Amino acid sequence: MSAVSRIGLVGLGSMGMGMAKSLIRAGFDTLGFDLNPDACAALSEAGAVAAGPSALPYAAELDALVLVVVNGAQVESVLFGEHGVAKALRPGSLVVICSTMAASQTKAVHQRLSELNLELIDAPISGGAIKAADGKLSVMASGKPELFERAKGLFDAIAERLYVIGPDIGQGSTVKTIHQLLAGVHIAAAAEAMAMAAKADIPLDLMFDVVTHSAGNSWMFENRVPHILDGDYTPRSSVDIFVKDLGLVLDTAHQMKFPLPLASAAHQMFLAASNEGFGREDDAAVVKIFKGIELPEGK
Ligand SMILES: NC(=O)C1=CN([C@@H]2O[C@H](COP(=O)(O)OP(=O)(O)OC[C@H]3O[C@@H](n4cnc5c(N)ncnc54)[C@H](O)[C@@H]3O)[C@@H](O)[C@H]2O)C=CC1
Ligand SMILES: O=C(O)C(=O)[C@@H](O)CO
Repeated sequence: MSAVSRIGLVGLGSMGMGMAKSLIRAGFDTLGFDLNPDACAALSEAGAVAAGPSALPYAAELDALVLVVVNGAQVESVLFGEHGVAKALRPGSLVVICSTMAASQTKAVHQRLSELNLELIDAPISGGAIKAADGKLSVMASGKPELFERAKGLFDAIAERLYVIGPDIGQGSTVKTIHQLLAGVHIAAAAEAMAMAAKADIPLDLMFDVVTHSAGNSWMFENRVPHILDGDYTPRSSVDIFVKDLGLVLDTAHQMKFPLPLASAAHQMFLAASNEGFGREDDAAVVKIFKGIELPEGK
C-alpha cells in the first residue's frame, strides 16, 4: 500500500484544528469535518480541499481518516452511527484514532473496523492546542509496523515525537491513560497550590515565578497557571475532558484491581468543578472549587 496523501480529519476543535492546518502546511490534500460550521469555514479558509459536517460524502476518496473527537462514544458515532463513515471507506483504508479513550474501547472499535477490512493506528496525542497548531505534538501510538510506514508523512506533519509503543491496538491508549493520570493530578495540584497561595496572601504572579524556577514545577503548572493569573478560562482543554480522562484512568485501574489514591482525589476535584458549572471552562478552572479566596479576574 502506498503512503497516504488524501486525509480526512474529524473533530476540528482545540486539537484537531491545529492538526488539520499542520497537514495542509505539509502539502496533504486535507478535508476537515466538524458539526460546528464556524470551524469548517476556518479550515476552508486555511486551504482545506473540503470541509463540512460529515465525512460520509467524501469517504471513498480518502486514504486515511483521522479522528480527534472528544471520546469513545463520539468515535463510535462517527464510524458506525446512523451516518457512520466506516462502511463507505475503501477496504484497506487507514483510520487513525487520536482521541483519548480507554484501551478497551479502542480494541472494540478495532474489532469492528477489521470486520470491514479497515486498518487502525491507535494514536493518542499530547502537547495541547499550541503544539497541535505547530505540528509538534507527542504521539504515543500502536499498530502494525507497516501502517506506520504508510502514515509516516502524516505523523511527520503533526508530531515532533512519535513513540511507537508496540504492534497491538490498545497499547497506545494504555500509555495515554497512564499519562493522563499524571496530567490530571498535576493540574489539580497546581490549582490547590495556587489556591493556598491566594489564601496566604502571597502575590500569585510571584508564586508562579518562584515555582517555575524551583523544584516544585511541572509542565502542567507552567502551562495552566497562567490561565489562573489572567483569569482567562477560555477552554484549551476543558474541566470535563479531565472528568472523562481521570474516569478512564480509574476504570482501567479498577479492572486491574489497582489502587490509585492520588488520581481518585484529583478526579473528585474535577467532578466538583464540573458539578459547580465549570465543566466547559478551561481545566485550570478546577481552582474555582476552593472558597474564601480571591482569584484574578479576566481582563
Ligand atoms: N485539548 C487538549 O489540550 C488535548 C486534548 N486531547 C484529546 O483530544 C481529543 C479532542 O480534544 P479537544 O480538541 O480538546 O476537544 P474539542 O471539544 O475542542 O473538539 C472536539 C471537536 O469534535 C467535534 N465533534 C464532536 N462530534 C462530532 C461528530 N460526530 N462529527 C464531527 N465533529 C464532531 C466537536 O464539534 C468539536 O469541535 C479528546 O479526546 C481529548 O481528550 C489530547 C491532548 C490534549
Ligand atoms: O496531553 C495533553 O496535552 C493534555 O493537556 C491533555 O491530554 C488534556 O486534555
